[in-house]
Amino acid sequence: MRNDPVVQVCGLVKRYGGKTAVDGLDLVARAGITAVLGPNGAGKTTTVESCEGYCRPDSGTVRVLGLDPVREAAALRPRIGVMLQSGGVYSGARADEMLRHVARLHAHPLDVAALTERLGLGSCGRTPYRRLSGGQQQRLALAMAVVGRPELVFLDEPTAGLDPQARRATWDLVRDLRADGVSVILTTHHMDEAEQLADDVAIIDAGKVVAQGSPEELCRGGAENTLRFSGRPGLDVTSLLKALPADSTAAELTPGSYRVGGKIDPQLLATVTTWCAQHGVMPEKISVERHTLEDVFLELTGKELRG
Ligand SMILES: Nc1ncnc2c1ncn2[C@@H]1O[C@H](COP(=O)(O)OP(=O)(O)OP(=O)(O)O)[C@@H](O)[C@H]1O
Repeated sequence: MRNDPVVQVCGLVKRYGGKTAVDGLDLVARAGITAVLGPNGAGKTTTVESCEGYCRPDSGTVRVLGLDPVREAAALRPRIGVMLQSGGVYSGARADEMLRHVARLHAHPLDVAALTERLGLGSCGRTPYRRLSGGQQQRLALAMAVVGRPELVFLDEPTAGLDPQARRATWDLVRDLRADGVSVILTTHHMDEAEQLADDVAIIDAGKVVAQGSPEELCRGGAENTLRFSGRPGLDVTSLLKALPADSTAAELTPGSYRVGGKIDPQLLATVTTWCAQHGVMPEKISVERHTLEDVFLELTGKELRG
């Protein structure tokens, strides 16, 4: 599945007045599901809108399915599906009408009735868009993005504000798209969503990609891990620390419960158990905790709030 890039962004720059929204961003997305993460204002939407052809870059190149999204929009549009964060729908139109209208614009659309049922929109087909709940509007936007059987779908925060059931239904639909050979680029603030769905994750901060890889690669690479074990209370952690590599930490968190921080590899595990053996300690409940995507995200993008 992971062959030619479906999206190739090179040196993308976009400024709004004095504000640089995207600052020389490079991104390659291949077939499958790519999640784009980043703090508020990092430049995700601007990047995705540049790929959709809705935003004209100040400099840099963007290719989507090998095409320039602005200059070759007519050729690209029928091949992609777009779910915007909001807007793009006439507020008086009924959900059903909207979806059928979009379906008619495509040569081989999905079955509209089956899709509405699947996304829990069956009961509100006759409801005008403005009267739909936020979650229903969100699901209708998703349905409109996928009804034309695109080769590539852009989903901007597809599960923002959805209840857990609708979130699961959305995840299942995204997985099915992937199984049908459709590529998906999605932005999200939900780390679990990226971990659950994405083959590849790109983390954007201040208009640049600061890390990219599979969720496993990102959680493995660079981030420190934690080793925990239990033993008798009051062990000499200063002595343990002396046996460990220089950048490690060691602490007794609660009586008899110990945590070693740093680069946890087989050698470090052996050092800890050897130290325990030398001190007549039987370490129990030894566990190594990998960092989550959220830990990695916060390490890379900082913990302060963004505007
Ligand atoms: N049309 C615009 N006019 C002026 N500034 C804009 C415009 N669109 C985006 N910006 C600014 O560019 C920066 C990047 O915005 P963008 O919407 O791409 O970020 P984002 O990562 O999608 O954020 P969020 O997670 O909050 O949706 C922000 O500082 C935003 O205020």
